[in-house]
Amino acid sequence: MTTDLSTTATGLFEKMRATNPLVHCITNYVAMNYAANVLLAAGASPAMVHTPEEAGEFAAIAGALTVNIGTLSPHWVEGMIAAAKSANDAGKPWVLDPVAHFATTYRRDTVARLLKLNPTVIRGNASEIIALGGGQSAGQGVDSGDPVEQAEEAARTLASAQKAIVAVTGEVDFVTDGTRNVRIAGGSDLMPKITAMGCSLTALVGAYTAIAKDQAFEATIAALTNFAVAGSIAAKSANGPASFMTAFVDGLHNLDAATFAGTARIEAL
Ligand SMILES: Nc1ncnc2c1ncn2[C@@H]1O[C@H](COP(=O)(O)OP(=O)(O)O)[C@@H](O)[C@H]1O
Ligand SMILES: Cc1ncsc1CCOP(=O)(O)O
Ligand SMILES: [Mg+2]
Repeated sequence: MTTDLSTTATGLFEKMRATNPLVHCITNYVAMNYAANVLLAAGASPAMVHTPEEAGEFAAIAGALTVNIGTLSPHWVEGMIAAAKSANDAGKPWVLDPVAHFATTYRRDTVARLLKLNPTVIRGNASEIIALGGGQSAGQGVDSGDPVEQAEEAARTLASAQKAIVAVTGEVDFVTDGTRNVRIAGGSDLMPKITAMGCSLTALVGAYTAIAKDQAFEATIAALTNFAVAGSIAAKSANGPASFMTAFVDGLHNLDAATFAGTARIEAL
């Protein structure tokens, strides 16, 4: 554990819970319910708002925006673009989750349009980040087929090119701004067995960036650590993926700063 990073992450954990930030989530049909419950349990206030008629207006009100392309369609993409533009105009951070962006031309084109709108943070699994860097990933759909270490170089390159924070998640997470690099260990091997875990994490990254606008790197580390700590705790009582889902939400809700600080496994590289 790197003490400074752990202390900062714990401070941001306390601030996020005390602030209850409003997070504008444009996420997929699969994730909407679980992601909203995860944010509530963690101490944030989620709002799922995707239609272009209101997404732009709402992004200006919320503390942060998160955009996930999991189940996209033209009307939704219009809403994502309007929301990202509005977040930029209002000076609000926004987080991109490029779910399976390599799988189809429509997804690739949509992610290219969204990347032009300068996301503050890009959070994906290893296959998604490798493919964003132009590499050949083993992923086929929404689940990763690659280890995180294999995505680290692509993540650094992407972070520098986009001037964004890039988070690669998996067994041990990796966060980079192109210069600074951090690994976060913990969590549980049950986490990839539950759909929408990554999407929910993206929403929580939004919550942390909302309360630390000028510290997106530290905010991203704090969000990933929050998940790793709650995941480690949930794994102790879970019997499998279904009971893990509820134990994880309870773990987020019941977490205190001392346990967060004592369980965090953050390593600066
Ligand atoms: N094998 C694992 N061990 C511990 N934590 C994991 C493991 N795989 C994924 N996670 C955690 O699950 C969460 C979602 O990550 P991931 O599965 O990579 O996203 P996605 O669902 O988008 O593919 C992250 O908090 C990550 O650290
Ligand atoms: C199964 C599925 N299909 C389209 S989006 C989605 C959810 C993906 O969730 P996650 O990326 O968090 O595993
Ligand atoms: Mg995902």
